[in-house]
Amino acid sequence: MNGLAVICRRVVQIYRAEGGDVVALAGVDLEIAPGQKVALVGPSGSGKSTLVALLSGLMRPSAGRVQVGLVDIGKLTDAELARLRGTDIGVVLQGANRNLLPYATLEENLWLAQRRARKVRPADVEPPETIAGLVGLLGSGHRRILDLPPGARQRAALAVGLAASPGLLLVDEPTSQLDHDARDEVLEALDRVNRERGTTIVAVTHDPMVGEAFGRVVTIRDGRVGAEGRGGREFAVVAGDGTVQLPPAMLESYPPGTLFTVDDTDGTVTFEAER
Ligand SMILES: Nc1ncnc2c1ncn2[C@@H]1O[C@H](COP(=O)(O)OP(=O)(O)OP(=O)(O)O)[C@@H](O)[C@H]1O
Repeated sequence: MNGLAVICRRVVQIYRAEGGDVVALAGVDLEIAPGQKVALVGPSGSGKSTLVALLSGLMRPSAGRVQVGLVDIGKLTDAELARLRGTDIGVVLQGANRNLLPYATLEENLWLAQRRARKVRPADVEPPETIAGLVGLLGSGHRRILDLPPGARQRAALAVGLAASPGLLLVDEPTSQLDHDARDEVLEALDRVNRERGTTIVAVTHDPMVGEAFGRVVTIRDGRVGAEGRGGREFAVVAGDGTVQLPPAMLESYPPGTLFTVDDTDGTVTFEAER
């Protein structure tokens, strides 16, 4: 299917935990166009996995709106969310093995991953061999997963995520623990999928090479969109409530509570701190 757009508006996610509630997302505003590739980066605990879990329909937001294609994730029933995950949205968890049955062949893994799509929209289901070819594993369909080298196994995991020809592919750390060549092959596979199928791709990553290859890098900081990089340039981002985050390094000089006057002259915005 064609690439799906993603829209997040003031998304809040609160986990109920024994020691007290945890605000994992504190108002995320984000738009991703159909067919775009976006790398999600940010410090540990900033909320990246939570955002991806919401996009994948694993849970509904505590507040705000998460929309994938024309679907409002917050309004779906559990059964509808499950249907979406096996069809329109493909998910590749961190660590290739978590996505794969090791003793089964690649083709069997793909066939299993297509089960739901075969029921819901059989016309869109492609032969496992075609999917394997898309990630550079043409001719490896008969091989057992445990006989594949790590790089090929990671691409097999991508193939499983793509098995139902989703419009949105969510990938957690696609290049971690791979050597240079294997990483390049994974990035090439993602690029091919994106170019040939128009699949929208969102990858959580700590690998700067993924950000570079994707071109759009969204930094999640403290449960919000903290900054964005496009084509190598770094931008601050205005959130839905009008706030803009300062780069963390500036916080030492301008701690919370610092007063600024703000001036906008012909598109040049100047902040002057009150000393
Ligand atoms: N099931 C949960 N119950 C309670 N708190 C949680 C749960 N899952 C995540 N959190 C908390 O929510 C916040 C965001 O976590 P999240 O895993 O989304 O961050 P992350 O950016 O993906 O981190 P990492 O890069 O380490 O995977 C953290 O404070 C985390 O401890």
